[in-house]
Amino acid sequence: MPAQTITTFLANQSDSFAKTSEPPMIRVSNVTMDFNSATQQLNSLKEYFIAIAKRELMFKRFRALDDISFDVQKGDVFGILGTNGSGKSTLMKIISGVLEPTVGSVEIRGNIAPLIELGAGFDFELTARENIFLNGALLGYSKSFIQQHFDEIVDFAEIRDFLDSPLKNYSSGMVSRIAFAIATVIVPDILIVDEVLSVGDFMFRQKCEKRIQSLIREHGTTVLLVSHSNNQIERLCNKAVWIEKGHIRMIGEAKTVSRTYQALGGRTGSQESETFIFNLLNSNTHSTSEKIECVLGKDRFEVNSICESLLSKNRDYRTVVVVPGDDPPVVMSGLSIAGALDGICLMTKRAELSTLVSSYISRTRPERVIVLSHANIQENVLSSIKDIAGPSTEMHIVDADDLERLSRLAYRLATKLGAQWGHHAILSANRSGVASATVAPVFFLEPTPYIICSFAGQSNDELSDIFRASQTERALVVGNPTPLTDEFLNTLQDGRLQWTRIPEQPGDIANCEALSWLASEGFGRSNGYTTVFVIADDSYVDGFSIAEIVARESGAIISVDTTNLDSTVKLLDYVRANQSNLERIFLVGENSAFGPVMKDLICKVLN
Ligand SMILES: Nc1ncnc2c1ncn2[C@@H]1O[C@H](COP(=O)(O)OP(=O)(O)OP(=O)(O)O)[C@@H](O)[C@H]1O
Repeated sequence: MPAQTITTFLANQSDSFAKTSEPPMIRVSNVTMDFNSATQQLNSLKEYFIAIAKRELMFKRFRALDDISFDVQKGDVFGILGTNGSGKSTLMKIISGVLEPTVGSVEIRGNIAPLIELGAGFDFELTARENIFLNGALLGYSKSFIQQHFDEIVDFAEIRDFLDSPLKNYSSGMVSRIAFAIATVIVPDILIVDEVLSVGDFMFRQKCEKRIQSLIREHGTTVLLVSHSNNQIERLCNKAVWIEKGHIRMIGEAKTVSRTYQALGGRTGSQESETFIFNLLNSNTHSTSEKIECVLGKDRFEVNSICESLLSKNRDYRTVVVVPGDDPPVVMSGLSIAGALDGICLMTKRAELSTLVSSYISRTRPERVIVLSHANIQENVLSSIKDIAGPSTEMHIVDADDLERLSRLAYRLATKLGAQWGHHAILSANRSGVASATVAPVFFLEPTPYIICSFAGQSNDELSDIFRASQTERALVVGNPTPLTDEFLNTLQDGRLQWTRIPEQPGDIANCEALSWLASEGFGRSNGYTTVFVIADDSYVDGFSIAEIVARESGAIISVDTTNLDSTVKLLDYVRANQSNLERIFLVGENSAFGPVMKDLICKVLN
C-alpha cells in the first residue's frame, strides 16, 4: 500500500545554496539584455536600407533578461529551466562570450566548452571530416590536436560510415553528436550544454550524460545544462535556476526548483498574482502547518488506493464496485451505485487488474462485486476479478459501450439490489469535469442516481420513467443543454421537478456553483467549511476518489486551476481569509509537483 506522502521540500531550499569560500567558476552580476527588433516586416536587405535612408526604420526595444545575478561553484551541475523564449539561450550566449550584455557583467574562471546552438560553428556544405577540423579550430584546438583525437571524436559520435558526406545530409541529431564529441574531447573547466542533447536519440543522450558525469566526477568540470526535461535536470543537476520572462523565478536545489517549475512554470495570471506567488515562494518563511494533510500519489490510481486505505481503516465494505480506467462518467456511475448500496468504488486500469482491487477483494471477501465494464476493459481483467472473488461472491457485470446505457443499467441494477433512492438525481449531458467531482460526495450522503443523457427522443422517455419510479423531486444538471434542454427538464415529473443547471465553464466557477448547489440542497454548509479538500482542475478525477471521505468529514472539494496563477491566488486568499474556521486542509493529487508546491504556498500564507 503506498504510504501517505507528506512533503515539505521547499523547506530545505536555502541550506542547499550555502556559500562556499572558493571563488565561483561563473559569476553573473546584474545582467540585463535588451534586443532591438524592427517594428515592421522588411522582406529584403534593399527594403532595410531604404527604410534606414528615409529614417523610417523603427525599433522596438525588448528586454530578454532583466537584472540576473547568480554564482556557479566548481563542480556544480547547474540546470537552467524556463519556458520557450524565457531567456535561457540568451543567458548561455552571454556566459559563453558570444553576446555582450547591455548592462552587467559575467566573470569566468577557466576555459569553456560551449554547446550553445545547434549547427553553430559548422559549414553544412563541407563534409563531416572537414567540419570536425573547422569546429575544432573555432573552439581553439590545434590541427595536430584534432588529428590526434580524430578517431576518438568519430567513434564517440558514431559517424564513421558517413565521414565524407556533406553535413547538409546529416540529421540534427547527428550534427549534435559531432558537436558534443568535439566539445568534450578536451576536459573543459566549464561545459555549457544548451538543448543540444534534446535532439539526440535516447541511446546517444545516455552516452552524453555518462560523459558529462565522468567529466564532473573525474575532473571536477562545472556544467551548465539547459533542458526542458525536468527529469534530466533532477537526474543530473545539483542546483538549478528557473528563468521566466527574463527574470529569475527561483534558484536553489535542482529538485526543488524543477518541481516548483513543473507546478508553476509558464503559468499565466495578472501581474499582481505573479508578484504575489513568486514573492511568497521566495520568502524565507519555512513554515509547516498541522492543519494540512496530504493525500498524494504518483497518479490517480495511487490516489484512489490511498483513499481506499483511509476508508477501510474503519470497516470492510460488503459491496465493491469496480470501475475500469478513469473515465469520469463511468466513475460517477460507479460512485452513485456504491453510495446507494453502501459499498466502495475502486478504480482499476483497463488492461490489468490493479493490485488495489485484487488485494481488496481477496482480503475482504465481499458479498458482491459489481464491475462497470465500459469500452475496452480487457477480458483478462474480468476473469481475474472472477477468480479472486471466488464462488461465494455474487458477480454482476454491467456491460455497455455507450455511457448513457451504462449509467442506466447501473442504476437499474442498484435498484434491483435494493437501493432506496433519495429525492435528488444528478443528470449529465456530457463530460462535466470539476462540477461533477465537487458534487460527487452527495452519493454518500443520500442515495442519488446518476444518469447520463446523450441522446434525445427515446432515451428521454426512459428518463421520464426512471424519475417517476424513483420519485425524484430535485435534480442537478451538469453540462450543456443538448439534449437536456430547459423545455425537456420542465416536462419531467409533470412539470414539478426542481432543477438547477451548472453549464460547462471554467473549473473555479463550476466549483463554486456546485458548492452552492450542495449548500442550497442541505448537503453542504452555507456558513463555511471546517475541512476542505483541494484538488487540481486538470486532475479532477482525484475528487471522485476522495468523495466518500469528503462526505464523512462534512467537508468540501475546492478546485484550483494550476495553470492559472490568479486561481492559485484565489485559493490562497480563501485559505487566509478562513483560517480561523478551517481546521483541516487536505491536498489531494500528484505528489511530484502540485501537492508539495501547493502545500508550501498554503503553509506560507497560514503563517
Ligand atoms: N538576436 C535577437 N534579437 C531579438 N530578439 C531576440 C534575439 N535573441 C533572442 N531574442 C528574444 O529574446 C527572448 C529570449 O530568447 P531565448 O532564445 O534566450 O529564449 P529561450 O529561453 O532560450 O527559449 P527556447 O526555450 O525556446 O530556446 C525571446 O523573446 C527571443 O525572441
